[in-house]
Amino acid sequence: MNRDSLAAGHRGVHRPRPLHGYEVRRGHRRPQACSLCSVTNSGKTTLTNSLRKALPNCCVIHQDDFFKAPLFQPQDQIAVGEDGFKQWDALEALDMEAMLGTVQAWLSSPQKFARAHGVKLQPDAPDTHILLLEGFLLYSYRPLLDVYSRSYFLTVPYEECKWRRSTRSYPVPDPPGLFDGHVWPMYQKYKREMEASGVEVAGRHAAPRCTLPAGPGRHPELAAQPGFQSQDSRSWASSRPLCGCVPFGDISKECVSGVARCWDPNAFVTSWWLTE
Ligand SMILES: Nc1ncnc2c1ncn2[C@@H]1O[C@H](COP(=O)(O)OP(=O)(O)O)[C@@H](O)[C@H]1O
Ligand SMILES: NC(=O)c1ccc[n+]([C@@H]2O[C@H](COP(=O)(O)O)[C@@H](O)[C@H]2O)c1
Repeated sequence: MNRDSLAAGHRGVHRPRPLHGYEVRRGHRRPQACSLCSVTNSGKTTLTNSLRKALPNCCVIHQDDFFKAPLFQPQDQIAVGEDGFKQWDALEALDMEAMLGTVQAWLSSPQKFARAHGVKLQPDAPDTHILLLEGFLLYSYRPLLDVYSRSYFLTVPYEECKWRRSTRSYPVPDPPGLFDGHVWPMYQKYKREMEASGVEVAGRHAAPRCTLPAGPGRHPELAAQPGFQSQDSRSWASSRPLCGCVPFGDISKECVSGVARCWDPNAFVTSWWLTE
């Protein structure tokens, strides 16, 4: 997504067209695999579900489905690391070969894949096929990098992420201290590697200058926790692009509310097509 075109749309210069903006791109027939990658609990699944409904002939692959830990089975294959935690947030926790195989199945026949996964093909867009890949480690597995037509990296501030994570249930519950001891450090490690390897992500634009509420924002309860540190929100507020990340929603709105609540799936979809 082109951050400028989103912002311009809000100012009315290039007003984002509603979904019929898709018509603009009608001649475009190449299957598109689009990757949405971001830290845990940043809203990937929520956004993907909106996009899936809005886009024609759209299939979705969730990276979470490839954890080496079959659902409802007591045994998993996740090792304990030096940080003392099971390494759920390491690439090795995921069967990436199986994920690649699934992506290749879509690439070899998007129609067949769609039918097999119950995606109803739209008669008015018979040759348009879109795959959304969503996950927290999509840019750390090289064989997939060539597959993406467009890549997005979304960010969310540390305290918001930690708060959302604390309200989330996974098939394996988080042990105490997992977020600060494993989840967030691993996110930072992979993000640094992504930045160093020069993965191309869309939206290399600085957000408008703004300030987030000081300290823990709307989550003062977090500040009371031992070891709490406000981390990402400072770089967020300094309007420095984090490795060309797409800021999470309309940053000015976020500054007012102090929380990322403003993804506009229509603007996202439209700008995708318009900037293609
Ligand atoms: N734009 C948003 N603003 C505020 N909360 C959101 C937003 N998108 C998602 N959430 C909330 O964040 C939590 C995680 O969302 P989810 O889509 O499951 O994230 P992810 O797939 O990145 O882990 C959920 O409680 C969801 O309701
Ligand atoms: N789905 C599972 O079986 C499972 C189990 C334990 C942890 N997790 C967590 O899932 C997270 C990634 O998924 P989300 O980006 O959807 O939050 C990782 O941070 C990992 O710690 C998932």
